[in-house]
Amino acid sequence: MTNNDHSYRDQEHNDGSRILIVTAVDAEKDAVVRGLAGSTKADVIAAGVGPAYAAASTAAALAAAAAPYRLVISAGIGGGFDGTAAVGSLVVADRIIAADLGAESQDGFISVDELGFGTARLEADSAWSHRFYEAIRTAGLEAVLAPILTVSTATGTAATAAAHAARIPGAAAEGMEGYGVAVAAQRLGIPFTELRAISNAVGPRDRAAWRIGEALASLEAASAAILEVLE
Ligand SMILES: O=C(O)c1cccc(C(=O)CC[C@H]2O[C@@H](n3cnc4c(=O)[nH]cnc43)[C@H](O)[C@@H]2O)c1
Repeated sequence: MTNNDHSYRDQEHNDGSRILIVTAVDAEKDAVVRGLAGSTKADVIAAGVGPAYAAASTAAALAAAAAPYRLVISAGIGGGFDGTAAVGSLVVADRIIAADLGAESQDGFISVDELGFGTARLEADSAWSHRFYEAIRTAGLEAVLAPILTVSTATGTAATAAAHAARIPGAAAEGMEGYGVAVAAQRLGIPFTELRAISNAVGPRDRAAWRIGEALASLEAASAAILEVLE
């Protein structure tokens, strides 16, 4: 885990007007921090990869805060679904869905909702998500407002990509942290959303084709764009 000094150092000055942005790795955190250009409106932490680190680190940061955050954003690079979110574009969540949380059966996947164990589908804060989407578009960046999936195993086959797309129509992106961040925020009654900059297509694994630099540049530009909404 790579929590950022900036975040914890500044929490004592949190007067309740700040937001918490949670990335997975330092490269994503650095891109967000560059975009925010020294703004005091956000604390940024790198929580680690996957929903468990994301949830635990978010909960710890929220619990350690001197005053409640007004919003939590899960942010980072992600996979984009074919025809919905191209490499270099951005996806703002309207819903965050734990796509592989459930049970396999001979008849297919059974979600936790169907199993009766709560829900894998969380609504992102509509007002914040719309504001961020508009600000990103106004900045001239390509973006969609759509469901973002959280997976514990990054999709690596056409079959899994097709199964996810069929089960969650309109899904535009997948990452590995959004649902964990969202559950932690929801538990404390804090609004949440997710922002993904697309580095690769969801589908057959081809790590060499990931455009991480391009996605991090988009993440930086989107962070600069949303600054206007925060100030
Ligand atoms: O190698 C690097 O320089 C580097 C820089 C920034 C991020 C990374 C990662 O590998 C981060 C892993 C992170 O990325 C998300 N992600 C990206 N594409 C997908 C995908 O197709 N399916 C699921 N997750 C994806 C994920 O949230 C991971 O935390 C490397």
